[in-house]
Amino acid sequence: MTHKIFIDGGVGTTGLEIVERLEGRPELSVITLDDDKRKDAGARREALNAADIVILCLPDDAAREAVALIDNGHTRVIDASTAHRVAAGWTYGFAELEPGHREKLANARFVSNPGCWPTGFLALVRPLVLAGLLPADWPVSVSGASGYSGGGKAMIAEFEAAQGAPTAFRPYGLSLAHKHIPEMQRYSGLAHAPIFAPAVANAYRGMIVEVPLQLNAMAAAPKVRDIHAALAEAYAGSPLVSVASLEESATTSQLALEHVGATDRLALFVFGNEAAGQVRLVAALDNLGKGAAGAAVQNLNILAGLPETAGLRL
Ligand SMILES: NC(=O)C1=CN([C@@H]2O[C@H](COP(=O)(O)OP(=O)(O)OC[C@H]3O[C@@H](n4cnc5c(N)ncnc54)[C@H](OP(=O)(O)O)[C@@H]3O)[C@@H](O)[C@H]2O)C=CC1
Ligand SMILES: CC(=O)N[C@@H](CCC(=O)OP(=O)(O)O)C(=O)O
Repeated sequence: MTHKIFIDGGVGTTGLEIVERLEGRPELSVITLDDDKRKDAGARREALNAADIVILCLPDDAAREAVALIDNGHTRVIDASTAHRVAAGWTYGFAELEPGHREKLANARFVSNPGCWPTGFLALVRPLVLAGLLPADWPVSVSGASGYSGGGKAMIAEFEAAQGAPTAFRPYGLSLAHKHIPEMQRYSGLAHAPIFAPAVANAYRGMIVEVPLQLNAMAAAPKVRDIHAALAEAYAGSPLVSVASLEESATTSQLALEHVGATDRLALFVFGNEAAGQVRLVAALDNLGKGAAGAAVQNLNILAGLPETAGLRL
């Protein structure tokens, strides 16, 4: 069976990365629109309704519009935007979220692809909440740095303007109301929204997401090795998510933004000091890989019943 796929926004930053991952796959037939038709509502409506699965790589408003243009009962949707990440009727597209979630995704019609920051955050935090090692009412914060392609074409143009890059490193989200916070709180199961302190760096792609925890301030005072064991167990056998051994973390003195390169992998680390009772949980990923296009193609594979990592960059 051939699955008909339409990528709305297919020439944007995320869309192009998805197109690359779908090339050379005879089990998929990709519907494309000519450049003069790609923003034409009539042409989009036709393509959206002709597809078995559509992937939306659009700004939030255009993603909502695309969903409204679907007037049949069968086209399935993977939305890469923020528009539907905590919306009723949508399934969060993070297969690794918790046991059984992949099966829910496989049967879903409307799937919201996670934000790049929440991908790293949830991978680190959700298993610890589930295991009871991180109290659900714990005040959690998350920080890190992303490549500027995370901001799409507009930010790429800003950083690559002829007069030179605007900055080496720029903290943002300073209103403490970043659009990723609702999905971080909802799917982690935390009672309080995390304090989120993101930054953008003068590099095209790659990201580091970090969650520091004061273990010795918690009533149960979990050990660094308990935290590591819970994460290692959660991702045992995962094709995309790895957890570095404590030995590897102990000999790692620095970690680059580019750690996983342009792949769809998500690498997790537990840097800890047992005597101090402190850990720095770190996720390294590509904002355009597992943070966007890689996750969208993984979700497409799950929805279509195809091998989960087909087309992905391992
Ligand atoms: N970049 C990243 O790392 C990540 C991005 N995302 C999300 O993915 C989505 C796409 O982001 P990204 O690829 O970075 O953004 P870009 O700005 O690079 O691309 C968006 C694309 O959508 C097109 N577009 C805008 N409005 C319409 C419309 N009404 N109809 C058809 N096409 C339209 C744009 O065309 P034109 O250029 O002509 O305006 C452009 O090609 C966003 O919601 C973003 O938040 C999610 C995770 C990570
Ligand atoms: C560097 C940068 O600006 N990154 C984007 C996140 C990119 C992403 O995950 O996309 P969504 O917008 O679809 O959630 C930001 O923080 O808004």
